[in-house]
Amino acid sequence: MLEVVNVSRLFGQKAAVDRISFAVDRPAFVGIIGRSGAGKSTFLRMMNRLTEASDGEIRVEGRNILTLAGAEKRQWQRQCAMIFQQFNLVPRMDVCSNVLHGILNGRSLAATLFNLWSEAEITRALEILDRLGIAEQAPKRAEALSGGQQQRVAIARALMQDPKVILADEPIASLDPMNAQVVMDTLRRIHDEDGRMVIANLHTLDTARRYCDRVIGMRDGRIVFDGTPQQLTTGVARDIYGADASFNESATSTAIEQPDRDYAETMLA
Ligand SMILES: Nc1ncnc2c1ncn2[C@@H]1O[C@H](COP(=O)(O)OP(=O)(O)OP(=O)(O)O)[C@@H](O)[C@H]1O
Repeated sequence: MLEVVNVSRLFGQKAAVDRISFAVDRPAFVGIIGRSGAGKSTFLRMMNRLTEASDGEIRVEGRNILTLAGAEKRQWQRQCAMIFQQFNLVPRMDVCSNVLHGILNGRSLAATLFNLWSEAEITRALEILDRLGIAEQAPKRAEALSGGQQQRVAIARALMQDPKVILADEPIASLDPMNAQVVMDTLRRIHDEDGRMVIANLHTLDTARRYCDRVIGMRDGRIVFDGTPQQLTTGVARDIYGADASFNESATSTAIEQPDRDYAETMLA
């Protein structure tokens, strides 16, 4: 379904992504992990053509999506929706309109300028919000919602595009552990129920192990691990993160930490 062949992206002399190759033969839930600057975001942005690749091919069902132009490129961008760490909603706009913005890319200029949505489109947006458990938030301004709710609105906006692939760039990095779990559960459910491929950049190992079918580890623009969550041992993780023997997994965990009682007592005294 997806073949990435020798894909690179240079910024000046520096290769942010350096000749990476991998193939996925079914719409799997793929996690990409690695320390900051490893090239994870650059890869996702090349997938949906927000950033141009310097070299290589990304074939989706046999077609190299890196060479698409004009209407074909826009059509591909509709098929691979993106979700960002900071949600990228329009804060002062209501939730339902934010979701409808998922289909802006495929509409006429007049329809866009005058915010003309058909009844069928509005019904679909509300159905998607209902599916994600946030239908009652539809008339509220996006900025009035919690981070976890805002990220679910962003997922609803992505679903409005009816994408084949969802690209999630650090989708839970701004969320507390409970909201992070709700958002990851939502992405996994969409994958399981709809058969949409998900590729998520993740910064926590436990999340990658728990939700992904396949994990790709990047370091300095290269792929240094490609395997199952079970194969992602502490030793492998240490290698991906370029850490020494003192590497502590909890530093890359979303688990809710027990407060330090002595510290708490000192603060309360
Ligand atoms: N537009 C740009 N211009 C110059 N350098 C860039 C640009 N975008 C990314 N880079 C560089 O490319 C490298 C990879 O960045 P990228 O954001 O893809 O890493 P990442 O693994 O997603 O890290 P993070 O988790 O911090 O976003 C970094 O060294 C970064 O500074």
